Amino acid sequence: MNILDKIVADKYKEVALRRQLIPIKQLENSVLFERRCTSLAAALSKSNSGIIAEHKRRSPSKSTINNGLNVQDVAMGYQNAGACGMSVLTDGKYFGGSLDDLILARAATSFPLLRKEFIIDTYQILEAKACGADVILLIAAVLSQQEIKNLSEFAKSLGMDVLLEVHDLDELQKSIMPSLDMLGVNNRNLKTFEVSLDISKTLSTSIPDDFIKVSESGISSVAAIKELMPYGYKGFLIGENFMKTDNPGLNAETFINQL
Ligand SMILES: O=C(O)c1ccccc1NCC(=O)[C@H](O)[C@H](O)COP(=O)(O)O
Repeated sequence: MNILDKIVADKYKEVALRRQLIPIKQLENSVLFERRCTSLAAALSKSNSGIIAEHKRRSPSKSTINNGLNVQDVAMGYQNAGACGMSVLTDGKYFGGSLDDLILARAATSFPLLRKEFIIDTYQILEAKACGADVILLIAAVLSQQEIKNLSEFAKSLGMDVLLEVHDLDELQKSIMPSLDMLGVNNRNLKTFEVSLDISKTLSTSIPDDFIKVSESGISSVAAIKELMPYGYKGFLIGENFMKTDNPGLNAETFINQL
């Protein structure tokens, strides 16, 4: 079993448990559930820099990145830096995140928040909305075409944006559908952890122009972004490069000012 299979197997068990602990009605009654979402796709299409800055304490590929930060300081730092939005990893076991991180980030900011999760069930989309997220991530590698359709249409019915992530042409071809706003190309192979920006470059020509293109993972320099922009990318998801410093917001600001 590769790491992605393990994460997803754990996720099915986790979601079944969470469903029993917190009923859907309780999620729908949350104050944040009524909040109108802010579109990340719209923010990216207007931006010159397109940075989506991530809160990421640890990861399967890098182990601990930074455990010593306050998520609200990070969120405010990213917003003040001029990032288009923030990605908040909510998986606990593999990334050290939680839905509390999302709620705290929401309380501190008004810019678009992405729930970065391994979403396999509509319940997680209701959780995302109830905790202040504007956007969900769907990963094509772990979902069938029908699941992508059902989950993305459900998110759209709640007024949320959908970022669909692919890593190869087969995943891209099965995923193209009108209920997606953004197509993300993950430069990291989530099964082997190999990273290459060439994945974004190669797949760019197969992504229809109706979608905002986002390049994800392994981006550690302004030069890398300048290299990807001519391929039509409007969004750049960066985690470790910002989070490995004492002040991710300041790091993001310096980065964005060079774009
Ligand atoms: O980051 C990992 O090691 C990882 C492993 C398995 C599944 C997902 C993983 N990461 C999630 C992400 O997509 C990244 O956190 C995100 O794109 C930012 O990447 P980076 O800038 O390289 O931190």
